[in-house]
Amino acid sequence: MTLTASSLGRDAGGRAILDGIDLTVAPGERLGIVGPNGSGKSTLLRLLAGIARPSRGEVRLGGVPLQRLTRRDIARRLAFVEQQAETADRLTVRDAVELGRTPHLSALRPFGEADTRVVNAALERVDMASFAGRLWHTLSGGERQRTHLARALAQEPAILLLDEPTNHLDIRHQVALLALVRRLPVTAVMALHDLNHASAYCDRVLVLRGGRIAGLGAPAEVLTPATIRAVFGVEVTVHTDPGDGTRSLLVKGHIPFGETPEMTHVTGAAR
Ligand SMILES: Nc1ncnc2c1ncn2[C@@H]1O[C@H](COP(=O)(O)OP(=O)(O)OP(=O)(O)O)[C@@H](O)[C@H]1O
Repeated sequence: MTLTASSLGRDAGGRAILDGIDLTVAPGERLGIVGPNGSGKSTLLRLLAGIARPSRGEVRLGGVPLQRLTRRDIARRLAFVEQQAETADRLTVRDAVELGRTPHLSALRPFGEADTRVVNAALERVDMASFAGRLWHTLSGGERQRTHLARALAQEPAILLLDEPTNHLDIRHQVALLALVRRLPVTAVMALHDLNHASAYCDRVLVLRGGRIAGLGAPAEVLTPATIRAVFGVEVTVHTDPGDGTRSLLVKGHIPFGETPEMTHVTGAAR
């Protein structure tokens, strides 16, 4: 299912916090959104999820404008794991994940065995099966994050939107989550702070700067030392593993705050 944004913009606090976003996410694609703090990553994800309303432009899901779809219609196709998402304290992990089935249920289609199987599989996939009976407020930050992802997987969406999904996760669970998202038969759009994760696990990367697209393309095309210097104010060198060709960015230093990075040419044309 294709997700598109045309001339998308959002105003807040008397200014445009996002503007001129034209984007088509192809079915099955993994798109990473990167950018400095406050560049508009969460705002873009919230607009794509239909949680926030655009001030300009529109989002289409499978060709249909989001405002023509009900929340339930959207939730059957698209799941969103927000940053700092909360859940009621009295819920168990299983209860929280079962909520992911809600868009598929009705009076004529109550929760059944097939739903239990989907919930069990989602818990297994994020390594939370042994926590199923635990109350929400007893979970660590990483365990909560993995439960949120399990809830989204239980929705069986065609499109998964993730806002900093590796937050709070230890390194093994970070890699396991990104590898899982890469394996799943879904379209994934995820805001990531780690540029090496964006490089290794995404087909394309969208770079935001001040609410606008500063680059969009394949990781090697967009995440270059020049772009990273201009957008993030950080000096990096690129290393390529001679064995498997994996490209990694090594941080060498940063431009002090107060000194604006040069607005050098930013690669990767917006498509
Ligand atoms: N209601 C609001 N009023 C004023 N400014 C707002 C409002 N909501 C968001 N902003 C501003 O919009 C900008 C974009 O915010 P957003 O949360 O999308 O950034 P982000 O790229 O996700 O940041 P981070 O990396 O810190 O999570 C920020 O400068 C933020 O302060």
